[in-house]
Amino acid sequence: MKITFLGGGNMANALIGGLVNKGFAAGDIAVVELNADNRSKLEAAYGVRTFAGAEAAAWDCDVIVLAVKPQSMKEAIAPIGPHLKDQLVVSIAAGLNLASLSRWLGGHRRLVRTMPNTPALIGAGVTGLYALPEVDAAGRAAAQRVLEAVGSAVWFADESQMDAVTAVSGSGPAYVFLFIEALQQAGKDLGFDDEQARRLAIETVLGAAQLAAQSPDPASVLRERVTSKGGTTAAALAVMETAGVKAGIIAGVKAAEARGVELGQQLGAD
Ligand SMILES: NC(=O)C1=CN([C@@H]2O[C@H](COP(=O)(O)OP(=O)(O)OC[C@H]3O[C@@H](n4cnc5c(N)ncnc54)[C@H](O)[C@@H]3O)[C@@H](O)[C@H]2O)C=CC1
Ligand SMILES: O=C(O)[C@@H]1CCC=N1
Repeated sequence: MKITFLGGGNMANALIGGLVNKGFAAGDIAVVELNADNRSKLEAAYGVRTFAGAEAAAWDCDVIVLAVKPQSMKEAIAPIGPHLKDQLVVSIAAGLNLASLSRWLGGHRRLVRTMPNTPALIGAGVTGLYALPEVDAAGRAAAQRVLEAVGSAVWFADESQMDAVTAVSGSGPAYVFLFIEALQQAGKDLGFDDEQARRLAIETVLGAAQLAAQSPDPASVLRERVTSKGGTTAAALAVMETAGVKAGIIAGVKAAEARGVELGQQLGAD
């Protein structure tokens, strides 16, 4: 399988690093990247071939991964159209729907829309995937192989669910980082130094996430087990409930989903 990435920024770096670490041949990976520094870094780090422009040779591949910003996509993919045969095109762009991509690619239908997240940078990502009905089992397996190089993969049957995936897991790391920031800040307010506050906050989140992943019990039961009647956790949770922490998180995720839908409409309007 030969893969060409359009765009060699953060997310492409994570995917390429993951593929090479898993034994995928660097010689079978090419990257079209405008920025010369990014090209040099990719060549030095992974030994992949790079192209400064979208010349014909770049598209001699089985899978094209679209990894430029959603706002740059229409312009960036314009040169691919004449070189498209039966390549599988896998987009990682937020908000951009496949109807727009297909239109911009001259009606191409071997398209997969995916939404990874930034823990992909350390191989701990989770990606949601949706394929058009025209993509066969081999095409789905190829897309899954690329995204599984940086974590786990979850398929969805309806493209409209991808905006919810973006809201939950695509943007999700930001919510967790915000929680870490707050826990750290509270630790400092209570007298810890930076390093003490950082270690206690991060290792608590890591440990709790691992416990939730390994336990057969739901998060609500694990929470109840920490919470002694009349104790310290109950005092904290009562204040957080009054402050609307849980409701705020749920409302925030729904706002992210709505923004995804809106972005898709705006991007597709061109
Ligand atoms: N940052 C995040 O949390 C997530 C981002 N994404 C998606 O991943 C995609 C890439 O995001 P990042 O890697 O964070 O962006 P980035 O800005 O690091 O990388 C984009 C790269 O594309 C290059 N580029 C721009 N126009 C080009 C063109 N016409 N031809 C070739 N190269 C071109 C830029 O030089 C840059 O290196 C975006 O569509 C984003 O929505 C998906 C999931 C999570
Ligand atoms: O904030 C954004 O729009 C992108 C999508 C998921 C993560 N970052």
